[in-house]
Amino acid sequence: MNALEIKGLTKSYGGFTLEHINLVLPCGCIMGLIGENGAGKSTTIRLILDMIRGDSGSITILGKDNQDEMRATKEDIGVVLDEVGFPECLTARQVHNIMRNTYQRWDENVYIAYLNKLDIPRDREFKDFSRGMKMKLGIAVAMSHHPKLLILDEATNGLDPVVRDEVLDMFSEFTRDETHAVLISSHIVSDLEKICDYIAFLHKGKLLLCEEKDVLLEQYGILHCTAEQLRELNPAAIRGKKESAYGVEAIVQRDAIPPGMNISPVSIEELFVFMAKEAK
Ligand SMILES: Nc1ncnc2c1ncn2[C@@H]1O[C@H](COP(=O)(O)OP(=O)(O)OP(=O)(O)O)[C@@H](O)[C@H]1O
Repeated sequence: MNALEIKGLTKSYGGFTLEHINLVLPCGCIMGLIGENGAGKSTTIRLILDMIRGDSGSITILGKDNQDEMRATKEDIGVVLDEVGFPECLTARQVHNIMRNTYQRWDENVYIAYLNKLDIPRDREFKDFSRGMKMKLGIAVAMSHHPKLLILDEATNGLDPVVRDEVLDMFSEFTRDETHAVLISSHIVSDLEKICDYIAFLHKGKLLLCEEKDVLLEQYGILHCTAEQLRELNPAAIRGKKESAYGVEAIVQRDAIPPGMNISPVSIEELFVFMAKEAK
């Protein structure tokens, strides 16, 4: 079963269009959504959550249309948006009292375990939380009602490296259950490279690619050559390039490059930066 299916999704604002997005996130997997500022990541997430309406296309969450059946689907989704907002005067303990009346499957024991694991104070008011503490509370709440799909928009923002590592492990652990899945957007591409099975690149409202991470890392490499050598290659094999006084670095499709040329492995971050620059 697919956790998420997006078909032909389009949404226009004044000067921006999210254009005909198609993607599929299978259960048991984590998909990382990467894109520069203003690429359309949050817009995509808001459309998935039916917080805004698209101009055309369809979104299916765990087999259900996101507009017709969102009420029922909400129980199955854990959400953390870039700004975690709880009433200022509430403590983590009081948040529990609200959430147990909000979610049918709210699990106090799971919530307390996350409060302990993430070192979240129980009796301090939300207004006195640091940004990182707010994110941690948001994550604990999102994961404590036995969701099947986690949707995380910049949810690791503001977390220190140690906590981030711990939280990423929690997301990986979550998808060990083959009925679970995670969609996560982040500017910390190395985090996504660490945990994601699929990578989706958004650039200026267009989906440049959506592919299994391992396939991308296997398929592409960085070619080190001269400008003349690059000109002799099939242009379709070149996904981006950077020239310097020392020569050219180009992201290439490995299988379209003659043997013997100098190709080194590429990271997901390099792949995105090169491709985004090429697609200007
Ligand atoms: N309510 C709105 N009205 C008009 N334009 C909007 C609205 N919401 C978003 N946009 C525009 O849509 C574009 C995409 O914004 P979005 O927030 O989806 O980007 P993003 O990829 O999440 O960026 P960032 O990484 O900076 O958070 C931007 O140009 C933004 O100005």
